[in-house]
Amino acid sequence: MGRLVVIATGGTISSTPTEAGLAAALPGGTVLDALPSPQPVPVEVVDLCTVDSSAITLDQQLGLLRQVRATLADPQVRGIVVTHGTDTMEETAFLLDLHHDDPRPVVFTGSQRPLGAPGSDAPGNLADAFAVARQARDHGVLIAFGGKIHAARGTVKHHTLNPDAYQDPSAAPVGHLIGGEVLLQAPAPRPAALPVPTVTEAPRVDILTHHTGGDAVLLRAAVAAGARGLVLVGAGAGNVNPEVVEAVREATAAGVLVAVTSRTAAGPVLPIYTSATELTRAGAVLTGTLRAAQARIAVLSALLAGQPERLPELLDC
Ligand SMILES: NC(=O)C[C@H](N)C(=O)O
Repeated sequence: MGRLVVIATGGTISSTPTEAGLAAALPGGTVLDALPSPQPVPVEVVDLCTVDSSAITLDQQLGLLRQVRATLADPQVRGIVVTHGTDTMEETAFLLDLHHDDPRPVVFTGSQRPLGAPGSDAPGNLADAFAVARQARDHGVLIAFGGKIHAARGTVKHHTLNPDAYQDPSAAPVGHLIGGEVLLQAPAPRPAALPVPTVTEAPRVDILTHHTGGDAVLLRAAVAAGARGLVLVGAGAGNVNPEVVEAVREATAAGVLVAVTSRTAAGPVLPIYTSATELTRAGAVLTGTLRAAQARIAVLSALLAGQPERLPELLDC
């Protein structure tokens, strides 16, 4: 039968009101009291942290990764549910996905409205995440939210308040939940898992957005501040002006790993115009359909693993 393990990290699903607004406060066990019906399998709860996800640190994310690995070392565990704030869920879920090499699922969920608030999406999302954690196999890390099941890769939070908070702007969800029934498509291809990092010092990886009239001042400042990786958010299919291309050439020559994504919501980044072509000639890597926050996680993970040469495959498998 196996058991499910819930790892709680905070977010709105664990938040209570304060005079300054919502703040993460509730332990995982209290969050689970919101489950609409008892689970058919035993459930164990691990409280890892209780933070708004805008404040989660790389240390906490790597702590979660290690906790997941340790939990899955027990063959009696059938799947894992991670409760997490929605704001940066796509980053933590993708970080775990890049390191996940187990057929059993890790299913992220959370809520847009706090527990107990009228019309809270917490009970439904929790029940859905548990159903997916019991049944999915070989899908890597998933996000169960708003009645949909998303692969971690490619998924972004696309609405600040709507309970249907996530989508891959360039692809369909990997599954749906209809009346608690899990309907999943075949797993999408994923790159071979990265080794779990052992380094203690995190490499600096910055995100820079291009705009009309933009220059290379911030890009050069990031390199001067010690950035070992950069994500350049270009216009359209990944375009920037010649001044920025030149600064990218200098950065890659100095050993900085540069990925190019787009500030446009959906679609691939491609060398259609001279600008994106020149960026690739300058040593930058195009991100396919991954957007900035997840592209940064791919750059960071490649650096943490000491495998920068795997970046193209991690971005666009
Ligand atoms: N809905 C949420 O969970 C938002 C919250 N600020 C968080 O990301 O922790």
